[in-house]
Amino acid sequence: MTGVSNLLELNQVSLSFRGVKALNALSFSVEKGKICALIGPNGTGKSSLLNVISGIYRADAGDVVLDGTHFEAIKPGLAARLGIGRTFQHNALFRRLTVRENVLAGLSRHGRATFVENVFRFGRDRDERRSFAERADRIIAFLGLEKDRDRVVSTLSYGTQKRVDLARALVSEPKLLLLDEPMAGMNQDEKKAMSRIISELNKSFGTTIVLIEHDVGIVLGLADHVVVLDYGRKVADGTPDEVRNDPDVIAAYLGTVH
Ligand SMILES: Nc1ncnc2c1ncn2[C@@H]1O[C@H](COP(=O)(O)OP(=O)(O)OP(=O)(O)O)[C@@H](O)[C@H]1O
Repeated sequence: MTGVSNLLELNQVSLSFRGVKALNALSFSVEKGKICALIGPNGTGKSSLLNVISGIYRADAGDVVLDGTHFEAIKPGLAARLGIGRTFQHNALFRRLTVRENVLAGLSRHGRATFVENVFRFGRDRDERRSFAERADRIIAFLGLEKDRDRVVSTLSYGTQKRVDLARALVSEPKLLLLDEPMAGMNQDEKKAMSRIISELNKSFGTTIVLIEHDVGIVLGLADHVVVLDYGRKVADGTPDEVRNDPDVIAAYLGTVH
């Protein structure tokens, strides 16, 4: 039976690409309001898993339970309406649009007006446009992007673009936020700043977060719960302390990281 405290459950989820098992009967759950980190070597199925949860891939077997409702397959539009937001490993921003226009684009699946009407501020629903614009500005302020609000995204630093991508995902007020390597390519200071932002948004909005990150030191300091994958299978699943001290994880993955 589904525990009410779990926002997300994966039951025996499998996914293959031409015979390669990207996910192999994977099961774990994520409690409401918690930060869960997925770690594991390259090519172990972490991004594929986020793609299954957000409806980009359809699992070959198993199911996803979101807030007590079972899904064999979720389509991306439905995922957005169900309150699943996500960022991508290589951000999915409109490089020629401004920060604000990109953040507004994050609301395109959530209103009556079309994406173009929202971004370019014309069309049928003036009240909706006003409330979306206010939401976008609140998130822009929360992420410290006010001074860049009207700048074109391609002119911004990589770290700032990552924050814009996060703002675009956050503006729809998702209950589950999937972050695919939000700190990739950042230096240690930028990673610490992004880690603080993620922790703060989790506390301020109560958003449940599943994130992929390779920097184990950052992950163990940020997450409430860590799932370790290897070749599409779960190797370990527990609190940072449990995972840090798991002999299988130390042998297979963590090595001498402290
Ligand atoms: N669209 C696809 N077509 C074919 N094979 C794929 C596809 N997506 C993923 N794979 C394969 O599935 C396996 C898991 O890949 P995935 O990208 O999910 O791993 P990952 O843990 O996210 O890796 P990384 O840390 O490098 O991003 C790999 O063998 C990969 O080559």
